[in-house]
Amino acid sequence: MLHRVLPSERAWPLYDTAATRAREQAAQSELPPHTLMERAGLAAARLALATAPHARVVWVAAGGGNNGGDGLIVARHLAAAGKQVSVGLFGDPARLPADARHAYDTAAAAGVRFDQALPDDAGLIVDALLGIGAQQPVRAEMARLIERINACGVPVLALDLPSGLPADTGAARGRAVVRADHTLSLLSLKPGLFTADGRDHAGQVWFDDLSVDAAAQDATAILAGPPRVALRRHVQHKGSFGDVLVIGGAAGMGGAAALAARAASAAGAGRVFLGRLGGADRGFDELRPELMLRPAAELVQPMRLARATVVCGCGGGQVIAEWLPAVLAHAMKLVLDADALNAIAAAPALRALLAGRAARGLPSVVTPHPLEAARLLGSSAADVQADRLRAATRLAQSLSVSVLLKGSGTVIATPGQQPIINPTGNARLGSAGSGDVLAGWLGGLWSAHADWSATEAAAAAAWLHGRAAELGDQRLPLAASALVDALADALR
Ligand SMILES: NC(=O)C1=CN([C@@H]2O[C@H](COP(=O)(O)OP(=O)(O)OC[C@H]3O[C@@H](n4cnc5c(N)ncnc54)[C@H](O)[C@@H]3O)[C@@H](O)[C@H]2O)[C@@H](O)CC1
Ligand SMILES: Nc1ncnc2c1ncn2[C@@H]1O[C@H](COP(=O)(O)OP(=O)(O)O)[C@@H](O)[C@H]1O
Ligand SMILES: [K+]
Repeated sequence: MLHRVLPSERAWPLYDTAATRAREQAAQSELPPHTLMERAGLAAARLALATAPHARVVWVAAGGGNNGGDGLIVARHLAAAGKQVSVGLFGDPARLPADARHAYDTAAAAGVRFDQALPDDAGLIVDALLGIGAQQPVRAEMARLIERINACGVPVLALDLPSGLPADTGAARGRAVVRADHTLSLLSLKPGLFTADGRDHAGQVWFDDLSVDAAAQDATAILAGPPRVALRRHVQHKGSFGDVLVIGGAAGMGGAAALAARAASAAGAGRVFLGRLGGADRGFDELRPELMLRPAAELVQPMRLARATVVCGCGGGQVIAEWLPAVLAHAMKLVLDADALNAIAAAPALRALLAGRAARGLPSVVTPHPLEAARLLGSSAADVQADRLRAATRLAQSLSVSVLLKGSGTVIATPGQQPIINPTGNARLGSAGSGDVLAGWLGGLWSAHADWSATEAAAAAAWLHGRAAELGDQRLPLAASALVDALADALR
């Protein structure tokens, strides 16, 4: 059955190349020969007709593997539906794998035309060059072909993956990768469609399971769905939704902590205290007078920390390092962002304190962007981006915390659990302060939902934060302060 995957309405299991191949083999062994590929080709032909109904001339770019086989079946169906179809076969017919060879024979027998030239009047290109078989950067000749497809301006429907996109990581890293308008993922959804460069290359993502049931426990990762945000019960009161303490905002960076505090309040924390490091605070926030401004020293007290969800580090500067030992030792639930992460990366003693929290039953979430994650991992931002799932998972294990690795396709990893990829959000969030809002928002949600684990809180926060950016005028950037208001809309 065909599903539209985005905008996100439910969770989906994701399978990397190895897990997909295992499922494919299991299914193949129970089905008559060529069945899966026939199902794949038919599903793709139907989607082509639905998404490009007016395209008269269709060019199928087919590679020399089974992805090309899918394309050959699409060509046969579209020709039968009255389209003017030609197939550019970029592979030796004599060396096609068995399923693709069968697809070639049936397409040829049905009179499908073969021509490597892209027709001038093509109204649709079906990209069937490479699927999960492309583990290396594509060879030069195919790279040129991909560049031509990307430059020609004709709508592209990619089969299984945009050709050249690494299925497991979505990291294009300068590779030639097809930029599709639509991608139909077959048999399984692959993580690479949803993180790193995946979103920009996949376009609208569709999924057909080819009528093969999935075992979610075998999944490589989970694509998050909307969180279950409970309605408040009548007997609940501000004490039920907990205290959030926001510690950050060194001199000149007070806004970062204020954004976090406002977001924590918007997320539903019972009370939010803002302890700025940049000076003694006793006033109030004119925009959110419900926030309580206190000198940080008043908040960073063992008894207070032990009863609160603490959001620490937004605009913290170097001075945050002085406050971290107490925060790490006592905070009941802890969200660490920005300069708190940089301080921990630079100080093994702080790192040990953080890593020791789990054994004391104190949950923590760290919310690094790729460079902050790299500092904690002792690697580079490019290395983190090359395999975001792996980087987040490694960091979670090494610190015994939940990691929320920011960026397109935010990854949430917790030791011993399947990693989660967040499908919401877009580059409207690429503006200063949206990370501070996320940290505060996460703290506020986690405080208000006493029964949520760190993973649940992080996944819910990322999903809603991204959804907020999907609401409203998509041409306009979203300023962090406007994001706080948009988050309340996303909750509805
Ligand atoms: N066998 C089946 O029944 C099914 C197969 N499916 C399709 O089969 C695909 C996997 O097929 P394959 O395993 O044959 O792999 P692919 O077709 O994805 O890739 C293999 C082909 O790409 C070429 N190639 C590999 N690396 C390259 C590189 N770096 N530069 C240039 N060319 C390169 C190989 O020479 C070979 O021709 C899936 O992605 C999916 O589209 C689906 O239809 C599901 C069912
Ligand atoms: N292109 C994008 N797609 C999805 N989310 C994005 C994109 N750009 C930024 N974001 C999100 O915006 C936030 C930015 O956080 P961060 O990098 O810490 O910024 P800052 O420090 O300015 O607050 C993160 O939640 C990140 O995932
Ligand atoms: K493809």
